[in-house]
Amino acid sequence: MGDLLGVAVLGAGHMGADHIRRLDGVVSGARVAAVADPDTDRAKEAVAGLDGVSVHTDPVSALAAPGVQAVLVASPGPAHEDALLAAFARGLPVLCEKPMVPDSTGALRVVEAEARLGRRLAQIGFMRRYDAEYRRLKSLLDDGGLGRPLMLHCTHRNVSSPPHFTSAMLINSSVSHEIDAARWLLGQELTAVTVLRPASSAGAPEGLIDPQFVLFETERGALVDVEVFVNCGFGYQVRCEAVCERGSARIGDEHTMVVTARGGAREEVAQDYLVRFADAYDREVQAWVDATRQGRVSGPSVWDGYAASVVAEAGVRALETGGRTTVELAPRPDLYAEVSR
Ligand SMILES: NC(=O)c1ccc[n+]([C@@H]2O[C@H](COP(=O)([O-])OP(=O)(O)OC[C@H]3O[C@@H](n4cnc5c(N)ncnc54)[C@H](O)[C@@H]3O)[C@@H](O)[C@H]2O)c1
Ligand SMILES: O[C@H]1[C@H](O)[C@@H](O)[C@H](O)[C@@H](O)[C@H]1O
Repeated sequence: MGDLLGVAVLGAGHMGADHIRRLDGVVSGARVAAVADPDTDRAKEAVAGLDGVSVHTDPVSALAAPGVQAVLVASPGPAHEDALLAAFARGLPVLCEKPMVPDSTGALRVVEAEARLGRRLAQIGFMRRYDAEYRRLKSLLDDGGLGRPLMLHCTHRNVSSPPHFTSAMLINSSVSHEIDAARWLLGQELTAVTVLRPASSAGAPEGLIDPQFVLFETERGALVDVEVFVNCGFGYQVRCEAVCERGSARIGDEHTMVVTARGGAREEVAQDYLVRFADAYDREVQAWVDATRQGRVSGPSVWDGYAASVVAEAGVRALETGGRTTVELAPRPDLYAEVSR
């Protein structure tokens, strides 16, 4: 146990429990040392059968628990700022689920706190950067053979949304992934956003604006459109097509088992992000553990998390006003490269 990175997991819900399973049984080099969740039963259930894990209701006491050397934050977005600042205060490396901090003022406080430390401590959980298909698309675009990317057409569908989901969360929780992926794939900041509202689906909960059609502009004139539909009822579908000057490339078409029977063929469609992005989460957490054990920090940065929050906030304003909303980022501290790779 001594050589393994001791991780405190904050939040033992859907994502936290899956990360606990992953740290314990999938990735190498780490172990769960502590877990914190105000819901003690949930925390205990998530670590049932694991040895040497202390269970806490208070995240700060989990960070101070024996054997804790790093932190994985999987509590709801509004709790992330306190968790990140508490980890920074103890010099603990962090992997923080998206959205880093949903409100941009809080996100900027996290940027400033890490910049004051003068070294990176946090990796943000934009796991699509670790997905094999997204990585192939990124290499193709970087290679330049198709010419300059002009547009990205993105689809982001969930079978259903959790009960607490709001119209703003379609943008600041769901589309936060496309915001990060677009910045990363194109190597450009997003500069303006417009949100259109098709008639809401009868399958969406009362009052939820679902689906939405989000259009981003970038600093060098590309356009990124996103259909986000979180109560589509039929599958977890994430697609992205890059249209370039000399060709196009599309990822996310289902490549899965095709079952033929009774004169027809049926292709399975993932129902959940834990299935569609299983490999990406595994690679993301393994990369974090490896880098942390080597004293490095890699992957999406706190600046990427901040930029995503500012763009998403502009998107929520655009949804509310119906107008085109521009994005204003604070000056970027020297600690951060433009859009981290
Ligand atoms: N990367 C992805 O694809 C992905 C997928 C799902 C969720 N997420 C993110 O993971 C985070 C958690 O989402 P979820 O779906 O697991 O939510 P969830 O509601 O299932 O679980 C959250 C848990 O955190 C606990 N909690 C609340 N406040 C806390 C605090 N201050 N400290 C510690 N625990 C606290 C809750 O009791 C709950 O058990 C969110 O930021 C979400 O956006 C990311
Ligand atoms: O928190 C989840 C998660 O980030 C998923 O990857 C996304 O598809 C959902 O829309 C979002 O609600």
